[in-house]
Amino acid sequence: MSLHIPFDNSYARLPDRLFTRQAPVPVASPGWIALNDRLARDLDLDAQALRSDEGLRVFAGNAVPDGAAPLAQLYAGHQFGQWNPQLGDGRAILLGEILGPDGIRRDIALKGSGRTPYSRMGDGRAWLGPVIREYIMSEAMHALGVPTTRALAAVTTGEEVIRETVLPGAVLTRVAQSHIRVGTFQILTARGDHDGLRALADHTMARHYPDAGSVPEMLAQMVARQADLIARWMSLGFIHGVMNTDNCSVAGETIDYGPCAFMDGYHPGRVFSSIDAHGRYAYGNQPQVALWNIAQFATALVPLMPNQDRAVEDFTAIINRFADLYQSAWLDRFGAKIGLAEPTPEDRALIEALLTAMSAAGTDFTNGFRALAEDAPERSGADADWIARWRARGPDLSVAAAANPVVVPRLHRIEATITAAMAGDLSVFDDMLTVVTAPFEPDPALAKIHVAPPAGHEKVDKTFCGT
Ligand SMILES: Nc1ncnc2c1ncn2[C@@H]1O[C@H](COP(=O)(O)OP(=O)(O)OP(=O)(O)O)[C@@H](O)[C@H]1O
Repeated sequence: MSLHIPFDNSYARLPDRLFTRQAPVPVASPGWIALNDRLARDLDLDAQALRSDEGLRVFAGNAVPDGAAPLAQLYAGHQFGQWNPQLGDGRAILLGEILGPDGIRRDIALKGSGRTPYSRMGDGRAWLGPVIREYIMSEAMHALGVPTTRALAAVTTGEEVIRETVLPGAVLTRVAQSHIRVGTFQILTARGDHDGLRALADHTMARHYPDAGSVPEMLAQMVARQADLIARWMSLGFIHGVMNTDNCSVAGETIDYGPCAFMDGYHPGRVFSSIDAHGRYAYGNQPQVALWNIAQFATALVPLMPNQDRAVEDFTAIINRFADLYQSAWLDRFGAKIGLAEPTPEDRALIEALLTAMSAAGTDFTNGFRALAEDAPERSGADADWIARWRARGPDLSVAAAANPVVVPRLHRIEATITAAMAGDLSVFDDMLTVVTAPFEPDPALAKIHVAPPAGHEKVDKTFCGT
């Protein structure tokens, strides 16, 4: 093969009960949706070679590149709080890992690439809609400065996928610092596989927490990463929607863009996911859920410690730091959003008063905060008293401009993009991607339709795991 990807597959060297070797299942007739040239270049991959017919076959799962060690990873997880003792990649294949020029090791994985031993009743496939959604959402999140998995490529399969209706199939190529989830640890602990657990912990520390040196320190650093990550989500009005422990990356990246959404009108109780009946993963619950997931991670790590009673005590103290770390990250993020580079604890009340006003007025989250950067605070839903207090605090509008994007990928625009793609028109996708990957300074002509909140008939109130 002329297409060269310099794989170095460390996960495939772990005990083989952590995965099943499995090649992607070929598809009928691959076609391009997108190749992420910029990401390819950042990873030191030859974008031109990837854009070839050979690249298309690789991204469709019809060819396995030299050096790949394709496998499906095993994991378990708590889904909506309920323990599921075995999940695993039911429609994903890790092709292998590469070391980037930045020294960071990354997975290259296909999603929607056919059945695996962990597919249960599923067909192992994805349809075009969720592939487009994950591509746009994850690339936008990256551009917004949020740690996230990335999209390297998306292709159609030329095959039909049966959901509630017949839909076109697609495969996403996802790049992640790893696909190690809290659930990857949980399954080994639940099975009493302490050797496997030790091997996974050593691998994870070497890969994601190289300066940790010990399991408690890894946990402490994981707590800090999650606190920062969730504060970033909150500051953008992002609702993940399915924060199960199998969707919680130990590396601290946002992973699984199934039912996620950026809020239009602000409300702390906002839920989009059609299956989140009780609002477990509502916007305002995300910090508590992250903490809950971290507690499951800590529980899974306990068998690694020589004195388990002591470990529970130590781990509890470590986990309890989350609240302060999160509050401080939240204050930094939201302080910046109102133009304060160095917010003080007293500024919290000012921010909260604004959020209360925004919630009462149903202000669009993105546009309401952006209005501050544009010195039009009245458009945020704030009253004259708040505006006077804010001005008296001396906000720096350039700080607010750097913290408040002009555009985020709004659900109704993603829906429009999917509808156009289904009709064979990818220009809407290309334009949307251009806009949301320059979220602070988008092309004004292209951005126009992305800035406007949905008109009544365009409103999308629910998301579906979609698969
Ligand atoms: N169509 C499908 N066929 C087989 N397995 C599936 C299918 N859809 C989902 N699954 C499996 O169901 C579980 C839960 O799905 P979930 O939507 O959280 O994951 P996902 O979106 O497929 O993958 P990821 O979390 O890697 O983004 C996972 O184990 C997933 O592999």
